[in-house]
Amino acid sequence: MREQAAGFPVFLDLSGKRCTIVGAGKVAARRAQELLFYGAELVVIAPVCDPAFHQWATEGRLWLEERPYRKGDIEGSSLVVIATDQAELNREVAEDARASGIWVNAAHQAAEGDVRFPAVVQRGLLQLAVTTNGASPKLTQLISKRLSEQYGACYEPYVAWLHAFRERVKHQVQDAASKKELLARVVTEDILTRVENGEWPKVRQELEAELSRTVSLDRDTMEIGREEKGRVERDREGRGG
Ligand SMILES: C[C@@]1(CC(=O)O)c2cc3[nH]c(cc4nc(cc5[nH]c(cc(n2)[C@H]1CCC(=O)O)[C@@](C)(CC(=O)O)[C@@H]5CCC(=O)O)C(CC(=O)O)=C4CCC(=O)O)c(CCC(=O)O)c3CC(=O)O
Ligand SMILES: NC(=O)C1=CN([C@@H]2O[C@H](COP(=O)(O)OP(=O)(O)OC[C@H]3O[C@@H](n4cnc5c(N)ncnc54)[C@H](O)[C@@H]3O)[C@@H](O)[C@H]2O)C=CC1
Repeated sequence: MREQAAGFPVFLDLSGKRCTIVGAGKVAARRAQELLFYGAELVVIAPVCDPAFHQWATEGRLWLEERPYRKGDIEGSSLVVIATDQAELNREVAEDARASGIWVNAAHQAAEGDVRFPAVVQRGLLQLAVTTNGASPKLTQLISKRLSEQYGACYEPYVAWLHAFRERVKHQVQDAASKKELLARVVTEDILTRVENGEWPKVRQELEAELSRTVSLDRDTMEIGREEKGRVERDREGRGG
């Protein structure tokens, strides 16, 4: 048998996608929080539910079915998360999902699923995701903690600004070489060090003064857009920073 393969990393847009979690214990609650954060349309099926699920269901954030799993429950889902404590059932759900061509995450055994959940450091548009593909979730946790210290909340406004700046450059600058030069000017080792030292507001002023001769950088359109702002606020709520 071949060893557990490392996965192909992707970042999925889950908004409006139906995801189903079978099981509603502690692990399921962690999975649910993640999936809700990323905008999934969530269905949860389990006879016994962690109190958090009742609250989310009351708030209309997910659909809760308080009963055992039945065949057919997962039809129409893009992703199925298996998080029950019943080994036989876990296998059955995985088989059902496979037969229907649905992606599976198996909380009980990495190799039984085809999607692994990483640990994520979320800094607005910057995401750092870590996994060991089941080798050691504890190592994943430790590395993720280190990354969250190195790449702090100071990155959020910087990356949001980079996004707005890049959009402006793409629209206003035609010459490919100038475009590349401008985009490289705002991402340097020196800038990163200063951002990490909390100097982003000052760096931003300096960059805008320097670059406004080439690109029109009016303040309104350089502010982060409403959608991104919403996401950043959710980040703060969901992840404490
Ligand atoms: C395969 C995977 C599921 C998947 O595919 O999604 C999986 C599987 C299992 N985890 C187990 C145990 C633990 N998991 C954690 C923590 C996390 N586990 C997470 C992901 C994953 N865990 C996926 C692979 C990720 C990878 O390898 O990188 C994280 C990253 C994300 C999250 O869960 O939200 C989150 C850290 C996030 C953070 O804190 O930031 C801790 C630490 C702790 O709780 O202190 C322990 C106890 C210590 C230990 O066992 O190492 C067990 C044994 C269960 C049993 O004994 O019954 C299994 C089953 C198996 O062995 O496969
Ligand atoms: N990925 C990870 O980080 C970790 C994974 N695990 C694994 O995750 C699994 C779940 O662990 P916990 O959440 O702690 O368990 P738990 O005991 O808190 O919850 C089990 C859930 O399964 C549900 N369930 C039982 N029979 C069912 C049925 N017929 N249909 C639908 N749901 C049913 C229960 O109602 C309950 O909601 C275990 O297999 C465990 O080995 C455990 C720790 C960490």
